[in-house]
Amino acid sequence: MDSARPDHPADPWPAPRARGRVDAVVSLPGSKSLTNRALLLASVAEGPSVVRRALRSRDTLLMATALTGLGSQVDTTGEDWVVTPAAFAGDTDVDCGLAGTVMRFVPPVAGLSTGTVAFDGDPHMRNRPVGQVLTALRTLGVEVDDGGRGGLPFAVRGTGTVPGGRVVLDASGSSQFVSALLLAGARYDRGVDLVHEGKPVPSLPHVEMTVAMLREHGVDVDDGDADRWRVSPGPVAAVDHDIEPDLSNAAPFLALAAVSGGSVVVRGWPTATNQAGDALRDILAAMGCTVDRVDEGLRVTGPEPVAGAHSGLQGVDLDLHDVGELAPAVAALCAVATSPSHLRGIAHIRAHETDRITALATELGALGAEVEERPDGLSLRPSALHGGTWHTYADHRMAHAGVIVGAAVDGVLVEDVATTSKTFPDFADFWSSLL
Ligand SMILES: O=C(O)C1=C[C@@H](OP(=O)(O)O)[C@@H](O)[C@H](O)C1
Ligand SMILES: C=C(OP(=O)(O)O)C(=O)O
Repeated sequence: MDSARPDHPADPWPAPRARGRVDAVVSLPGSKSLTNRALLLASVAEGPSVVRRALRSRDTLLMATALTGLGSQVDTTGEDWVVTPAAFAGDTDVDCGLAGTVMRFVPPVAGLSTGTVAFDGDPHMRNRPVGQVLTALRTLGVEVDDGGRGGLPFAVRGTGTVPGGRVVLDASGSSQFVSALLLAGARYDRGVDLVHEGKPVPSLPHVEMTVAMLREHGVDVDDGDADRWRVSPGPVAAVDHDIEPDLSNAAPFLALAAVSGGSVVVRGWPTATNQAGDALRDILAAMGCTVDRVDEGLRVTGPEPVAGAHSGLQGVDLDLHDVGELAPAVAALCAVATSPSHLRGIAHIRAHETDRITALATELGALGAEVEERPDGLSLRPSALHGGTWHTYADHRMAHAGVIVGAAVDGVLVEDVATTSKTFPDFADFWSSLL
């Protein structure tokens, strides 16, 4: 295949090596998490709205298609997507692909439809947890038929209204269980009074993002008590959203500066945000990078590479419980660092697109990394890495980790780099243009 064609990169794809410092200024596509929340809220709102600079990627097109199937009009032809809500009615199928946001966020609004909504997805999606959401929906008065599986495939049999009320669930597996019920809650007759019981909820910035966006839509949310969220019943105002660049997808680009000793600016980095990727500022600073704001956005300058090592980065000891989606990129950086690292608090990422802890330990180990897999994380020691094939397990962030290692190590071949299309259009082509 022709590696120059963005939609058909060679497979496996020779990851470009950074030879010398990489200096670049990049504009990145919009946030998946913000785009999919904006689309969903627009679909249950009182009137039409615009999602400006929406991310156009597999996950967001799956969300748009799901909402269209329920009855909304979602015009995705331009850069700004126009959503015109309508009462949800009629039977429809929803393809969740490998998008957690589609599998968790759409069933609660499907309960508002007057039809049967059948959900399925990619083969691996059947292993990703959603049972807590389905059980909670039953408690709130929604009929769900999952054949006792507790996961995909399942069907929501909507009656047009949902009683709502109090529900207790264990969201230690994914913050998306909480976000899912909050996003729909205002449209339930009694709203939602949600209590989490169990080990701590991961990825809390994503719940804060949900609460902030609901409030922007005029929804009353009480999050004053730990592990409890109350959404009052009421209308969801139509609001236009400007989608911020995806800061988690900034990780590989900032990593280029970090490993090469160069300087990368990400344009339009917000000064205040709920995106998990904002934590990269502190993480990269802890690894020895200089992080500052410049007129165009956020600039990261990597430390001078150390002779005989893969970079000049320092190892880190980090709890990534709140920002688990950054773990693959951070682990890749730790693998090329000059001192040991410990990444902790991320047991839940075993239920992401793949078991990311095992996948990272396997792939880094295969390239010569001294890596230890632990139940909730990874430990890495500096080692001489070599080339080889990096498997991605249909996981966009495993592909990002592979290209980061490939920027610092000769001969890394990334298998199925096209899996990055989940959240980033034409990633391989864009990446190559910087190296
Ligand atoms: O709500 C969201 O948009 C997300 C929440 C997080 O999920 P988990 O809580 O399952 O980690 C995050 O990792 C995922 O990429 C996106
Ligand atoms: C966990 C992730 O995705 P999802 O929204 O499918 O859960 C991710 O993007 O890292």
